[in-house]
Amino acid sequence: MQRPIEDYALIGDHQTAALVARTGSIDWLCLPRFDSAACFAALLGEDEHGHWRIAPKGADTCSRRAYRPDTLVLDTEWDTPDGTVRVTDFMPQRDRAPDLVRVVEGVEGEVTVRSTLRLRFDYGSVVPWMRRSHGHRVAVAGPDAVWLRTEPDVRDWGHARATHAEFTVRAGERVTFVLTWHPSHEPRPPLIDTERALRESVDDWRAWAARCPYEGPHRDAVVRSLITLKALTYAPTGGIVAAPTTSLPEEIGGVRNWDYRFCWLRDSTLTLGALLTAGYREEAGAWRDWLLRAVAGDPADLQVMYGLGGERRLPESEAGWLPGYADSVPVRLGNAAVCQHQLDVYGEVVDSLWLARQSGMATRPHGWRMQLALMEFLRKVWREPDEGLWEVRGPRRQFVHSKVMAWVAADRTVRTLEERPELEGDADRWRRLRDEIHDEVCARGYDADRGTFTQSYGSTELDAAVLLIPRVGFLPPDDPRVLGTIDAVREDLGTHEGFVRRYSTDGCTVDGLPGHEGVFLACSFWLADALHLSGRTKEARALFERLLALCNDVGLLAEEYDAVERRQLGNFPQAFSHVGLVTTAFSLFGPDPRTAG
Ligand SMILES: OC[C@H]1O[C@H](O[C@H]2O[C@H](CO)[C@@H](O)[C@H](O)[C@H]2O)[C@H](O)[C@@H](O)[C@@H]1O
Repeated sequence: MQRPIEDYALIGDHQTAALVARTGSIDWLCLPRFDSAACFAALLGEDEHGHWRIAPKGADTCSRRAYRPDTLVLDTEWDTPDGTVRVTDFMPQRDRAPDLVRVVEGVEGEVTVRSTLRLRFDYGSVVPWMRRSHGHRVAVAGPDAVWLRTEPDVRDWGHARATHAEFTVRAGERVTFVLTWHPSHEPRPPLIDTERALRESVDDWRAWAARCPYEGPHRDAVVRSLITLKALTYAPTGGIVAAPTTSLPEEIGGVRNWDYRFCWLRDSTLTLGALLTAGYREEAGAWRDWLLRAVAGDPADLQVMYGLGGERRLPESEAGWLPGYADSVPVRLGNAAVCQHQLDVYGEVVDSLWLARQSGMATRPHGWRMQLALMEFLRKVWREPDEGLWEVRGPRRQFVHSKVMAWVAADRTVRTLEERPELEGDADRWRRLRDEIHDEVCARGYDADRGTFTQSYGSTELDAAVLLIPRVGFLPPDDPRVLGTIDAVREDLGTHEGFVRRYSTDGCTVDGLPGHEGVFLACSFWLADALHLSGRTKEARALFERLLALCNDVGLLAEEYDAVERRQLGNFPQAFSHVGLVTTAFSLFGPDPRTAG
């Protein structure tokens, strides 16, 4: 029986991440990168698929847990009849190898603690060979080697294909476990000093969080979201994963299960916008450079997503041996949406390059030439149907949001040329394209009878993505067509709490998938933005606060929310949702460093 998705907390080292449950069990960890095979995959199956639990003997869920303020260091505590014990989980900034550190500390009384480590390489399918070496446990299978050491030594034994340890801790006593991965053909990396690593992790995160200029209400939630976005950034390249998990379902027991451990241009450009809004220019710069490397080449070959290093092949397969989260199958590895045609991506890429320039980042000459090449390509293809930002697996359509984002690409190109006359390019040419797209969207994407923009040309279906129309500047927020769209989307796709689905799955086949899904959290933040922009700030704030209440006990959000069962759904934690939280908080309450001073 799986734990609710919101039971998990995230720890990570800027190259991969682990999910820790309220039971003290780490049920998800891919090593050495976010997109590597998992060595703990109980999240998508049973304990037998790999996990590592440390908790007081006989205890279940913890009594309380929290991140140390402004860090990604997690403290989980249990009160037991014999006393109180704390487990501190973190992954130090990586030097040569990934380390997972778990410090068990007696807080009060004397408590017996159990550790059960079940390593299963290749997503729960490979049981490694365990041996002892120099007082440590070593697990090897094929390319992977993992070392487990304990300071001080504790009694441990192997049983039922797991490594168990049992010991007692009194107040002030500590037992530290370190799990280190390395390629099995290489020697074991040097041991880390765990006390120092803990101090440095806390200091580094706090120094990073202190740079956030936000001083409005709900600061903790904003900083937690920024820390989460930073934790989803792959430090060696600057690429940002959409989420660290695969196949957490959008419908419990359903097929809407996808692998998010890749860098979507859409999700990443929105993340870049949020980081810039919050003043994190270094991260935004690293991502801008990742982007320019990833999209380099023929504009016709632009993909909607890439691997962490810019890899292009992400073939989708099914991990048939994994039973899935709460029986939600298939578990997918890789993502077939990589081959889709999604026109909005051009708008997002050009918009993020524009935002980077606006924030004072130097224009890379090859970056501008690449933008012009992308624009030439977009000019040829913008009238084509596509799979849109929701990556539908049904037939291609003339999605309104895709066309609006094509307009954004033309608009930002025009504005750049107006502001920077020294740059090469014919502003009139892009002005003409901008006007042509605008006219077509207003003529074919707007239903005058209902007073709303629609999902695709001529359709009666609605789509929450068109809530972005005022935010991207396609129409002013007080335009009657925008006001009508806000009301129609709320009416058609909203719940009584005011959250919205991205589109309807009731008896329609637009996404080509069976079943339904929850409310889409990013879209619900977009609704709050649209309400605020159109002057309905009180309603926007109330909605924002209801959305904040959906965060789990440590401030994390999945992609979706089941408003009936009141539980989170989909991959977790999801960058899209946290981007929404940060962007809306800044627009409602915060300073915007791009315009300040
Ligand atoms: O709904 C079907 C599609 O769902 C996934 O895409 C969603 O996640 C992406 C990453 O966050 C996001 O960019 C996109 O807008 C979302 O619709 C999945 O990755 C697709 O393969 C799937 O077709």
